[in-house]
Amino acid sequence: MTYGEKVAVDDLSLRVDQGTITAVLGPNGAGKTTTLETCEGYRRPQRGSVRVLGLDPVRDRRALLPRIGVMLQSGGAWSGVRAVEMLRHVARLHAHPLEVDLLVERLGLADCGRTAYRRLSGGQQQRLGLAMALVGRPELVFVDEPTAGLDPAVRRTVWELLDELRRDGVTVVLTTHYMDEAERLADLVHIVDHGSLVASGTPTELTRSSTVATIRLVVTEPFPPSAPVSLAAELGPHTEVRQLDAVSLVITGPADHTTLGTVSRWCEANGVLPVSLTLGQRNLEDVFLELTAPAHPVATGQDVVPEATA
Ligand SMILES: Nc1ncnc2c1ncn2[C@@H]1O[C@H](COP(=O)(O)OP(=O)(O)OP(=O)(O)O)[C@@H](O)[C@H]1O
Repeated sequence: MTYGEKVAVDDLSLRVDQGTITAVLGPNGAGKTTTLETCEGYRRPQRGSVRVLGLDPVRDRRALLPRIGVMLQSGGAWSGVRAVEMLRHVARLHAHPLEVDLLVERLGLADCGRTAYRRLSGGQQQRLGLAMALVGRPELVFVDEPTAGLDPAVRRTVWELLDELRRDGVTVVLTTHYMDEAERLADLVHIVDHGSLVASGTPTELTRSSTVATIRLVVTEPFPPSAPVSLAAELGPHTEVRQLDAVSLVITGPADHTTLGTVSRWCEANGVLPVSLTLGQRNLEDVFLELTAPAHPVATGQDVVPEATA
């Protein structure tokens, strides 16, 4: 898919199994929304083909619409319409809708049910968007960043709802920037970058590694600029050091006492006081950052530490 000269999605091939939750992950601009919109029939692919429930999303749109639910990243309702009116309207378009009042209760929309869409808070608009996607009892739902901007309690409610849908045999395709959400919910994860697929697998497959661990070091004062390179030099060639922010580093390397001991000694030698030093297996966020263009420099033990100048 291209927008003028811009290639948004290129040679992306992925499959979604019925009754599962599939997460499509990727950095901003990676092509996730374009991919979903192509599956939803809003965009016609310039090359390749898309089949959704065996149908062509553009040509067979009429047949497909009653069977799928779509939650857009934003919008989807008229600005002046009251929240519950909008939901009732969508429900009437379907043959066997869910009970609107139950859905309103479940998603905490009762208090703002009479509020015009444009006056709803961002989180309330999100919840209404999700309710509109689900009210028709779809076989397949596409949810674009379903919990972006939601408070932690509502996020959990949404997770429970998506879990229940899967238990009922509904297929869910979601995009998210929350790696914990993907790890918690998804049967299968596809990581997309620059419009192409860079990895696919279950969260366990993607994070599995018995010998490689992640050590997170958080300190009291900002690190000096040379910290990643200097620490990587101490740790040796099989280790990577990535600075996450001014006071945190992530070290990927052998899960053993030597690595931990070296980090601890480096802190002492460099006058750095740790707030926390934790060892854990790699999580999906670590894998995501490794696979997609790193926002922060990565140092390895092979990098040379610049000599200090007086
Ligand atoms: N209507 C459009 N016109 C021109 N370029 C577009 C349009 N929509 C998307 N793009 C471009 O296509 C690329 C992919 O965008 P897309 O919205 O699919 O990414 P995304 O992975 O969903 O990003 P985000 O996580 O920020 O929502 C981006 O470079 C974006 O700037």
